[in-house]
Amino acid sequence: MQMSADQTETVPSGADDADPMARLRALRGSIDNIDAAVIHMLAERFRCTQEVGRLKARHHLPPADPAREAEQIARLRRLALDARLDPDFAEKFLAFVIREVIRHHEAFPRGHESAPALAGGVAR
Ligand SMILES: C=C(O[C@@H]1C=C(C(=O)O)C=C[C@H]1O)C(=O)O
Repeated sequence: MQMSADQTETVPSGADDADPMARLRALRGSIDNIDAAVIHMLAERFRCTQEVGRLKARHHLPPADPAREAEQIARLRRLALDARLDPDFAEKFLAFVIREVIRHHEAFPRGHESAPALAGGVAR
């Protein structure tokens, strides 16, 4: 699977050959920043989906919405293509996240106010 062959220029290049270890450190610094951003964004997403789960449980709506998911997959695949990211990878990643969200939604007591103690694996 092609992952991110076109995404290697996140840090200005130039000194690669002169000081490869400095270049490696710089790239890894960017990778760490990106990983932190991904974690914060996922936490924010799970806060939203927990709210959706609460709403669905209160109003007896089904935990999963396959039509909505199909729209999201199509949109993410388009975004991935534009960003030169493998759309299959984008789809698998979204499916993985959504599966976890639905698992949480199924755990909500139906027609009840209270939420489970954990949201997206994050203590609240
Ligand atoms: C969050 C929702 O519940 C589920 C989870 C989704 C998601 O994580 O994006 C999308 C659709 C639903 O299967 C929703 O219906 O919007």
